[in-house]
Amino acid sequence: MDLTLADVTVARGGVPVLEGVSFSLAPGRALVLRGPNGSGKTTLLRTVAGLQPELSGTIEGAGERVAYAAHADGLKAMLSVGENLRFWARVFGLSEIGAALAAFDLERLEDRLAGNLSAGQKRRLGLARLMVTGRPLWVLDEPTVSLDAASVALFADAVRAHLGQGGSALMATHIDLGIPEAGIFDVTSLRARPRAAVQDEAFL
Ligand SMILES: Nc1ncnc2c1ncn2[C@@H]1O[C@H](COP(=O)(O)OP(=O)(O)OP(=O)(O)O)[C@@H](O)[C@H]1O
Repeated sequence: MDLTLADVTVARGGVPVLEGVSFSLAPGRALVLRGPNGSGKTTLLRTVAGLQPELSGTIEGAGERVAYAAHADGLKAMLSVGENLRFWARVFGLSEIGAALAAFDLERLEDRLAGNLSAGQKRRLGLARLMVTGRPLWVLDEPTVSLDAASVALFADAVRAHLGQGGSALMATHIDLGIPEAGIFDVTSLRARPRAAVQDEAFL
């Protein structure tokens, strides 16, 4: 099933940020959002992930198909790496975490408390979590922040494997992941024009 956005407007605090967003993302493909800081990439990803409603337009093929990963990764600090993954696997009706541990080089850290991980290790755990959801559409906000070059390569491999299994990925990232299947969607020209009246309302 494709993810399809048709003429979508997304907003923060009631203020339109992007207007007229239309694209399709097919199984096996990745799409990278580009645009300057503050242009609305995070807002668009959160909307596709169902964390906030679109102002107008239609989004199809998202909902229960989405696994979302962003800055606030919701890891449980008092659980170990393995316990975190098993917890999330159970939430999604799965049990196998071995592949996720291996893909993000977390095997040696399996028994460490998530709260004691470095920033990059936390990010690897947050990304490994995607693999235990079994969900086909990965929605990723700056997934490579805090990752060293080796971990970026692991992440790119995991995305490629996911695409190879018929999954898809929509992500905002400023770096080139070297994924030939990835298209680019630049949001710059879709930035909503400031509307003074609406903006005033949003800050009341
Ligand atoms: N709670 C909020 N209320 C009103 N405006 C907000 C709120 N949160 C963010 N914004 C504004 O919405 C706009 C879009 O922000 P967003 O985080 O989607 O951009 P981005 O493209 O992801 O940026 P970056 O590349 O810096 O991560 C920005 O101008 C931001 O200041």
